[in-house]
Amino acid sequence: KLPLVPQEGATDLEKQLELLVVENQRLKQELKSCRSSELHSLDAAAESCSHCPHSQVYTHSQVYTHSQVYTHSQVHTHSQETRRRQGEAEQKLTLRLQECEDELARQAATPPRYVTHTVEVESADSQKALAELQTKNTGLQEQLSVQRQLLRELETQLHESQRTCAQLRTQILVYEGEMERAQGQLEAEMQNLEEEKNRVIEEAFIRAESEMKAVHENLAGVRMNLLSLQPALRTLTCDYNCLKRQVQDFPFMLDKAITEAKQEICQVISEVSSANQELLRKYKREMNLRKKCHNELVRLKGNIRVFCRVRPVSQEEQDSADAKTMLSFDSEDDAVLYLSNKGKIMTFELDKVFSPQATQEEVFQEVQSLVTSCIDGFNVCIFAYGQTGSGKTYTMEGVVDDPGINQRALRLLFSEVTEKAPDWDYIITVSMVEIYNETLRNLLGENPTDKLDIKMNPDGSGQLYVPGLTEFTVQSPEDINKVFELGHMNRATACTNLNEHSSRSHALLIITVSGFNSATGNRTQGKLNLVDLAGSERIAKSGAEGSRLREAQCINKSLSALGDVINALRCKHSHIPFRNSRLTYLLQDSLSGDSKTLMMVQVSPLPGNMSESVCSLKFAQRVRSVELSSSSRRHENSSTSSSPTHDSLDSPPVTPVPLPISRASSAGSTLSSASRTPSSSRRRSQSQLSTGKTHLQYKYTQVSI
Ligand SMILES: Nc1ncnc2c1ncn2[C@@H]1O[C@H](COP(=O)(O)OP(=O)(O)OP(=O)(O)O)[C@@H](O)[C@H]1O
Repeated sequence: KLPLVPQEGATDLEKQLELLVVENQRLKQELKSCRSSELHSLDAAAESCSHCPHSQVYTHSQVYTHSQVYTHSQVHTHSQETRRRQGEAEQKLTLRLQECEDELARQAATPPRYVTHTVEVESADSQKALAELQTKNTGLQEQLSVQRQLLRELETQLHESQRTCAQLRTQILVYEGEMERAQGQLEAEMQNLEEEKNRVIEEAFIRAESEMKAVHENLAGVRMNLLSLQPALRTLTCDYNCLKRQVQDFPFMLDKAITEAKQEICQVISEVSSANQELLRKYKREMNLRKKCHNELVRLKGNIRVFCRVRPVSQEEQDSADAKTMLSFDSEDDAVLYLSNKGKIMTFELDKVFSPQATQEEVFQEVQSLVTSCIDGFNVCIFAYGQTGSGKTYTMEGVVDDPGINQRALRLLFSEVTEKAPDWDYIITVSMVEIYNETLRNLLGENPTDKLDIKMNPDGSGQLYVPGLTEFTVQSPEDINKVFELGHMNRATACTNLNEHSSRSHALLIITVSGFNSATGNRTQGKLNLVDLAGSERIAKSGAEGSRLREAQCINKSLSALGDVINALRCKHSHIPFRNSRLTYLLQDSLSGDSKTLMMVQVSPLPGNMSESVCSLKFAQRVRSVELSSSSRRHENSSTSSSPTHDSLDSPPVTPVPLPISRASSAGSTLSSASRTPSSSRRRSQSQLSTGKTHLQYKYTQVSI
């Protein structure tokens, strides 16, 4: 390591330190001399005191040491004084000494400020640095040679550029010569153009002069014409004056014409009005006639009609082993259905049988006369009856692309009431309820789980009403969709499994049509009840328990009650047991009086469902047979000679093959079996019928537990 190099200021500090050391030594010296002089004076005082008889002889050290017990007054005083001063001086010096020492210690504690340069020779780092530097040096030499090479190339390029520059200069000279030549040509061209321009201007001037001359000549001709037109102008002025006079007279003439026209119009209006009155009278007469005809038609068809619809075999079912159909149809008679059960062929005759191919539209065509009779103030009930999965909901509600009776009925009602406007004002209201376990629920209400009650109207009319039942007034098909959506949503929220729940509950769509005729003041009110009944299968027989058993009991009770009511109505019993179930009690006003009922019996074609299909069809046939024996078909019935027994229904027909049927050709498709000539098949079927009571009792067995 190299010797230290003092920093700037370090010398001053050393000097100060030296001064302090000197001062310290001086002070120590002073203290020492002070002490010795004091001791000396004390020794002198002791010497003088030794002559005193009362004094003792003290050495100066003794005096110094035992000065406190010094008895002589002078020595004592002097000694005390000297001690005091000595003490003060000592104190001062001690303080100063202390300060010096502190300063020395502080200076010693302050680290010296030096810069250290370390030079290491032939260490590994130095070797490495040397190698790096050599490498760098080599690189720089290479760079230098490259730069030299570059320089040579640049020099070559410079020579090249100088040569090119010389060539370009030569070319510039050539171009300048060419430019001068072109300039000369341009000037010559300009000269030519100038001459051409002057020539053209001259020609144009000559042409303009000749045209001007022609115009002047024309002007002279026009002037001549003007002179000849003046007499015509005079004639026109004369005509104008004449017209002006006529215009002045026009208001008077117009008033006169208007008065005459008014008189004529009034006369025509009075004629039209009387014709209108006549037409209105005729219209009313026709409407009454139409209503009568319609009612007659419905009456002829029977107040209770029974249709059957066979659902198609679904895609999944087609793949199964149980896919073959046990039902067949009569190609001649659309009211007959054959069922092959355990090797026997059973024949069922109803008002109409729809095959699996029947469309929703075709089904609706058959029920639409019932729907429209509700506009005329009739109460109508359409029930879909059958086992679970037989197609009740499909027939009543349908699917989105192909709606069922519910939507089609509402749409038809809309179009009919629109046609009757403006004479008739109609209000269509809709309610939706569900009957589950004999409990009535309001499907359009805010709280669908609330139970509703059926009560007698307090106005004394004897009518029933349901307090709290929501009624929506619908004015367009869109409203219908909203109502259905709400009803469906509420039905779904009130249960855990909608499919199962819908099978076990009755769903009712109640449509009320109220009409007012502003011309006649007539009022009508009809009600259309569209009912999707709960599944009719005999669950209880399969050993259902708990809630399923209660459901089955409730379904059984309400379907039995419905059968009882229909039976009592057709037999014109004095007591109709409406109160036996919520369903019949709610529909009381729509099942009694002039009301019309359609039972759509749904059946499945599969062998697995055959026993349920047989039960449903037997029920359907008995309902219809009651109708035939007690209503408009009495005459038809009276012509049947036999009084069939219950057993005859289960026995196969004598001839399983459909017999030829003669049909009333003019009856049209809407006229049902009542208007047809009884066919042999009908006679055969009717011969199997018995009175409704017995059969409905049989039907109770069918659904009872
Ligand atoms: N005529 C038909 N054409 C096409 N599909 C049908 C027809 N009838 C029924 N279906 C179909 O058969 C199935 C069962 O029908 P649906 O639900 O209407 O029976 P359901 O008797 O109402 O049953 P549930 O008593 O359980 O309500 C559905 O998938 C339905 O789409």
